[in-house]
Amino acid sequence: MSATPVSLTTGADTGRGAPASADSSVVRSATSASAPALSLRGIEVELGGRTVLRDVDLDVHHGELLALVGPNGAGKTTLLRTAMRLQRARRGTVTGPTRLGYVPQRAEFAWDFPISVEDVVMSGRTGRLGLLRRPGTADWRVVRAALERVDLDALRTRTVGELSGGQRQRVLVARALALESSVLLLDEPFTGLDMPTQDLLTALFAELARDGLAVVMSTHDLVSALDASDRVALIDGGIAAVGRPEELRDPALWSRVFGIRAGHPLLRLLEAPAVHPVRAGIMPASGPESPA
Ligand SMILES: Nc1ncnc2c1ncn2[C@@H]1O[C@H](COP(=O)(O)OP(=O)(O)OP(=O)(O)O)[C@@H](O)[C@H]1O
Repeated sequence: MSATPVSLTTGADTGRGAPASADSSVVRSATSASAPALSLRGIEVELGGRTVLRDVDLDVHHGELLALVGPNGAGKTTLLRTAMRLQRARRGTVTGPTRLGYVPQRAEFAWDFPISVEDVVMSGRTGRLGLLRRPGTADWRVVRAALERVDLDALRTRTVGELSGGQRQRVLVARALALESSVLLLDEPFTGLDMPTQDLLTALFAELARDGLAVVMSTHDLVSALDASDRVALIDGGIAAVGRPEELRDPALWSRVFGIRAGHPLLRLLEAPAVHPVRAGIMPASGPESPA
């Protein structure tokens, strides 16, 4: 998939970092000499006999929030799974920690299982503990810190089935944080959540990035992606473009990736980025988050 002019999918794909190699030609924002937290090079993935990702070159840096956006089936989840080495790539390399914090789509978790919030968060340490070692004081300290980080400490003894959608999402974030990885991957964290809850989570993800984590989230929420992310990658079976939100305002690019027609509300939003789409009446506000 060929990249647009704003796309820097080589070693220069550095929203915050310096070029990864001497032949990288462009640095576009605040620089840091540190190596990327996660680096994908030349990734090609085949599923069911079909190439679903090709030519993926992407660096993610400590301290940045990167959003992956793209239509259904574009390959966002596959890209996250490949970064975690859960999905084998036919070609290419993944460089970064072997254990990555991962927040799956909320629907993938068995919320009916009678287990407490803190035990779910502790289950995030299994990768460090192994299946057999019992958690010790230090492990529980990490779990408490993760719960405090997502502001759920007061609910730690509750059964997860009692929680609202937004609280459940924060449990999954705490579980991922409990692994103490430098990389946090989030798969569509906003699905089914109302606007205030989305805003709260978006702020949390941005804060976690400010804490130094490399945070990658796939999302269909283009507003959050453009509003809160340091960089956005448009995915369409590869990386169609990646850059800071203000570098990705070309309507033709979004038309091509999302297949939307001229005059679509999204394109109007891109032309008037300061206008909040709900307040402008472009997108409906959803109702209050339903209690569990
Ligand atoms: N196990 C599988 N076997 C065959 N094809 C698959 C498999 N899993 C995913 N695919 C295909 O790979 C492509 C990429 O899927 P993926 O789930 O990564 O997309 P996505 O961008 O995350 O989509 P969505 O936004 O709908 O979650 C799709 O065409 C999908 O049908």
